[in-house]
Amino acid sequence: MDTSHIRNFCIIAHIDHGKSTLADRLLEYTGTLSAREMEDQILDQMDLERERGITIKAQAVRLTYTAKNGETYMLNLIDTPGHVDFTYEVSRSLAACEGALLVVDAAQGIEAQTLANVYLALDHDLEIIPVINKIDLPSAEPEKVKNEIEEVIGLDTSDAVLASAKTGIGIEEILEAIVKKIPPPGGKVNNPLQALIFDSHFDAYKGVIVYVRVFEGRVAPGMTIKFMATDKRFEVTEVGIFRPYLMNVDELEAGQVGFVAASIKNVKDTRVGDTVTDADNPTQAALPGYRKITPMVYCGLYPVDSTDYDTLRDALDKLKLNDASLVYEPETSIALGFGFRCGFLGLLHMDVIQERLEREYNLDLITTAPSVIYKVYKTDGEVLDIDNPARMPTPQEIDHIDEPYVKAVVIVPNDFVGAVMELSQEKRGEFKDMKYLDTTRVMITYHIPLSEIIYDYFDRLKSSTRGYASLDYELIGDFKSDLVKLDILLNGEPVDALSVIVHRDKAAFRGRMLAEKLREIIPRQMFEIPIQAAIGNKVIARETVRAMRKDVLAKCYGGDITRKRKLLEKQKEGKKRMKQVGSVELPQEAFMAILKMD
Ligand SMILES: Nc1nc2c(ncn2[C@@H]2O[C@H](COP(=O)(O)OP(=O)(O)OP(=O)(O)O)[C@@H](O)[C@H]2O)c(=O)[nH]1
Repeated sequence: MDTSHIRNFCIIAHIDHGKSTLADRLLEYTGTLSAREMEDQILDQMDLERERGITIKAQAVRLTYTAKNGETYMLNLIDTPGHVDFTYEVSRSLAACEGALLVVDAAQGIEAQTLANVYLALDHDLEIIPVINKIDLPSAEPEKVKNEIEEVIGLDTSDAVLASAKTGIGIEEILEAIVKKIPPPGGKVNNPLQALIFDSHFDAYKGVIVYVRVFEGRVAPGMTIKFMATDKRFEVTEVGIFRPYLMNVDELEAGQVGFVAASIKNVKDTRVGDTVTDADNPTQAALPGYRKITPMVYCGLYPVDSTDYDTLRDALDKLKLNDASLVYEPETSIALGFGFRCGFLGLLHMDVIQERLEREYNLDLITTAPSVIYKVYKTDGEVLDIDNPARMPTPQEIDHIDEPYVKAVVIVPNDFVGAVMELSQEKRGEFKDMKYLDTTRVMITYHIPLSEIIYDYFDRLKSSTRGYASLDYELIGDFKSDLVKLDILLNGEPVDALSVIVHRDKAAFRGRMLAEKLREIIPRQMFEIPIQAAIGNKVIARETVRAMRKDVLAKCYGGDITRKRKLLEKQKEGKKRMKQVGSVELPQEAFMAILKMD
């Protein structure tokens, strides 16, 4: 097919503005899937994604559309992840397209991720088609939202499509706009192969399936391809397209989107953003924008039952097959024994991996509080990357510490400006900018330490704005901070897995809160447990868990056997996530207590 009949596009939207629903409607309208095949939200394939209603992995699908001009077009829809953890993946998906549908909820208007995504799309020079979705809602205000898009983003909305992905209004209009406005891809079939990897997944039979957008040349089975960032070579076994199920084709040519399989064993060799070329006739230069993804958040994962260590390692190995951004290495904790230090792109990524380990591999895990990477400059000139508070050098050895900061953009109704500012100041934020989107909503920009964001910024932002605030953030670099390590001692013994790094000004407060919280969380045991919070040798807070007096069954008066059994069950359930640390039994919540304060 000549490229004048190809359109490559993606949908960008804030979470819940209707991206998946719209994708479904486009699939349905173009007959890509029959009604019977049509499962709800086919583009979000993983169960977890579906449950949480968020898109994690980019997916792609080819639609065939016969336009009003009588011509048939091949439309490649590349889905983008809708969460701030996956910005880099979003940017690679955008780089594979010539255009984007900008979906904005007609009742909500522009939100933080709308802006973040639209700026990414503009960076890639994409043609943007504004789609005002959910116009079926009684609270829809399409004209107001159009104005917002013009004022804030500076896009012309005179021919924005008014749509309802739910009822099907505007779907044909969207398809026509894609054909008319989005430019066809360039590129020549005779040039050396140059293809962008925008995603990949591991298949037990075929090896890694690499999702590519071909920019120049062609790729077909039998060719030897080379990945430019890793310099790895493989012989292509299959190429194909997404309908949305994988369907083999003879070759993929310049302008097209599809998959390549080449008996690749490890997703690490097929990095998102890398360029694929012909090993025998390589392209001169890789496509721009490749970046190695590095984790932002680390935590310790320990099996509750130490005999599960090997199972945990195998499970991590398996998850890693499909997720090149997950990193881990063995770690030992005096308190928790043998486990792994794992790095994630962000908190959502961390949650998803933990949940998959527990659900799919049936593991009971203790996870320690997440930490960012601190750059520790020692007095002897050495610079350390510390992702685990327990490994922090002693105060005497430290010259200074840098911590990662983000630029956080919050969009809220006027009434909540005060609440957002108060919270952001408390989180050590530096005010940068405030801009009115219209008469009722404001965009506020702060620079905030990433560690404060991962503590509980988002939860507290949501609760202090009754759910109205939206947040997006991006890393801006490492800056000097006055940080100290806060240790927790139980029964006079420091518990390494409970150590946290905090700002000096907040250390006393956080120490007291943490000790108090732990007193509430740690169940009474047969003996008294003193809890101390300390900085270096200085104890700054002390609490005590008093010894247990009553037997749980005492309440039952020996009578009702079912009730007794229930209580015992409940007690067993509660025990499941307990870890014996020295002589004290600690529940999972204890390790996360730092996140649940203030
Ligand atoms: N009334 C109405 N509801 C809609 C419309 N489009 C989507 N929704 C609803 O809005 C909610 C979110 O839609 P999704 O399609 O899951 O949103 P999304 O943008 O894909 O969300 P992520 O996958 O998390 O990025 C769902 O409950 C949809 O049923 C619409 O046109 N009208």
